[in-house]
Amino acid sequence: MTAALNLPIIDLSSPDSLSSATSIRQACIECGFFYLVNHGVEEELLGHVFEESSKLFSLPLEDKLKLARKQHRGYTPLFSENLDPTSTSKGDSKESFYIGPLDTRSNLNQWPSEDILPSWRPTMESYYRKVLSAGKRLISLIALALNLDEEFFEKVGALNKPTAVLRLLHYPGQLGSTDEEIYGASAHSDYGMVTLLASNGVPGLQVCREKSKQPRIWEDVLHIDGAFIVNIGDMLERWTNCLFRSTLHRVMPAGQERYSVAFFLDPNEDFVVECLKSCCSEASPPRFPPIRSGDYLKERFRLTYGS
Ligand SMILES: O=C(O)CCC(=O)C(=O)O
Ligand SMILES: [Fe+2]
Repeated sequence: MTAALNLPIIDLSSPDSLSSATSIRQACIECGFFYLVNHGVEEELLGHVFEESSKLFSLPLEDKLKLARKQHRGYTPLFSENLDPTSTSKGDSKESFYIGPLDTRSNLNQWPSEDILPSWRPTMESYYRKVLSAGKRLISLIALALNLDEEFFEKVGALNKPTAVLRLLHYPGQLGSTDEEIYGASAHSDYGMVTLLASNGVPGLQVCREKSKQPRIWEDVLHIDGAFIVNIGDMLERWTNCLFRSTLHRVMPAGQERYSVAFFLDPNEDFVVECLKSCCSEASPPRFPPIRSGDYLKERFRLTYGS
């Protein structure tokens, strides 16, 4: 049996920012995962996101493929991704849909036809804006947690035009019989800064706190109604000189249909990520050279998708 992980719960609306920052610091040093409550994204809106998501994934495959992923926006079919290059599985048993920044200048997003799904786009846009605003507030607490000015990431311009991506995920309940080990999402760590994850409550998410120890020990991350599960990505791990941890996680099939929605909040493409002053010293010099955020992410996607 897998044990459940006891993660701290951070209240985004708490007036005591310093105490929240202290809890975030501890959570990010120890595990890289925590729950976030009172984040300002209404449960009703989240309910609509899952309804609309389910409508999209229920469309015939040929309709979904008309929106196939281009420039990291749109639909990815079942088994098209294998997040764990060491695994021999035929790919992850999930389909997904990516929505990138909503600004009209780039205009790369793909939307299902209004005739078929009239409420889809307004629902996703509204969710995107709300979770982005929660994410920015969270990042100011993360700055405090790193002994930086609350507005540090804003002031250095890291989030002027954030590369924020909403990813709808659908894990089918029934997989059919197979001898192969099938994952919903195989073991990986997220690439960027922070991820805010919500699900429809069907279990499956697991975390491995010690990625270098064998055999790997996996612990369940339980669902809490109304809470986001937040985790640190590899770019923030690098930015903090490995003070904050980007932790390995995966989704195991639970025999029930699982829907989730991940919001990946990353800096502007042009922002150069280099070791934060508060995270290095003579005794602990920077472990990584500076890198443009866009270049870092592009390389990670190339390794996952080949493009
Ligand atoms: O669906 C989930 O619960 C997790 C998804 C995930 O880890 C990811 O998309 O990076
Ligand atoms: Fe992930």
